[in-house]
Amino acid sequence: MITFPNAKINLGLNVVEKRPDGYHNLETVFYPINLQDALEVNRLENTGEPYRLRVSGSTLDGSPEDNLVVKAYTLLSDAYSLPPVDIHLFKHIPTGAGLGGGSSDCAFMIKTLNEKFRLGMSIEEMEKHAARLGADCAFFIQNQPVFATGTGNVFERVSLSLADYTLVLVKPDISVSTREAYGGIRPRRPETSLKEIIRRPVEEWRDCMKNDFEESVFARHPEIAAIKDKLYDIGATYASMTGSGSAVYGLFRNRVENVSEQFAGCFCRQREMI
Ligand SMILES: C[C@](O)(CO)[C@H](O)COP(=O)(O)OP(=O)(O)OC[C@H]1O[C@@H](n2ccc(N)nc2=O)[C@H](O)[C@@H]1O
Ligand SMILES: Nc1ncnc2c1ncn2[C@@H]1O[C@H](COP(=O)(O)OP(=O)(O)OP(=O)(O)O)[C@@H](O)[C@H]1O
Repeated sequence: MITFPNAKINLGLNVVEKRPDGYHNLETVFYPINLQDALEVNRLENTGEPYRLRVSGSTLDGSPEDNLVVKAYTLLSDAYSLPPVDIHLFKHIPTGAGLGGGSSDCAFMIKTLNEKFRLGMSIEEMEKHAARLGADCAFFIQNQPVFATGTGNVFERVSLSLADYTLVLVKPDISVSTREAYGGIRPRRPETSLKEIIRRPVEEWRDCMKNDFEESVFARHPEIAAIKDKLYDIGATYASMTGSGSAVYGLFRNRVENVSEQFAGCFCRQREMI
């Protein structure tokens, strides 16, 4: 069975407070985008191993046990009797980008195992398992635009469509550690809730919709700030870093000419919004 785990962007991100467990409560809107990995899962016959993982496309650090698709398999193996599986992951979504690529792979692995081996899990059960493996994972179970609170695991559907927009996504060759990015933030509640801002026209977002990670990440990496400025220079209606970076996106009313040349040296993609 093959699925195509997609990336997300954050529309606004307010880090609201630090929790006693060291994590942070936030407010953000998660929005799925058209940039995908591919994940194939088949039964593994006659090898005696519980799983085999092959990764192609871009390379990933760490051993197979560190991969979130294997972590998802191992977690579900504790609760259900699963046969050995042969996993092939084609990585296309850049990591350390704030695009949630690993989290999406993880959630799609849970959905695949549920369907393929008829585990009978409800959406809520799958979200609960996913949330144990990473703050961003649960969103990808339903994969619909949501206003998220808690650590990013409490969802409220938002009726928002950006389907009229073109997305330009730019990821410089810089990886930002999510843990470090949270360390650089002084949490505070925003004056105007993102839930209200998201209802305003996209043209107004530039003046009021913020990603709290930008201040400290831009101070450390001015190259990332320069990408955002350039996206506005070439006509973006709204531009922002996504998650804890380092990818930056622009929403445009029209397609942009020669976009790869404008951001030479960066991973750069242009896509219609979903
Ligand atoms: C920045 C976001 O992408 C926004 O969507 C997410 O909050 C990050 O989610 P993620 O990459 O799935 O994060 P995890 O792998 O669960 O956590 C990495 C590290 O980030 C910090 N972390 C993460 C999420 C959160 N709500 N508060 C935190 O303080 C913790 O130090 C944690 O050890
Ligand atoms: N299947 C996977 N794909 C990508 N990274 C993975 C995967 N499994 C484990 N990881 C590890 O997780 C780390 C973060 O990957 P991921 O792509 O989710 O982060 P990100 O782009 O910062 O997204 P976000 O912070 O929004 O979740 C990487 O350093 C990588 O080593």
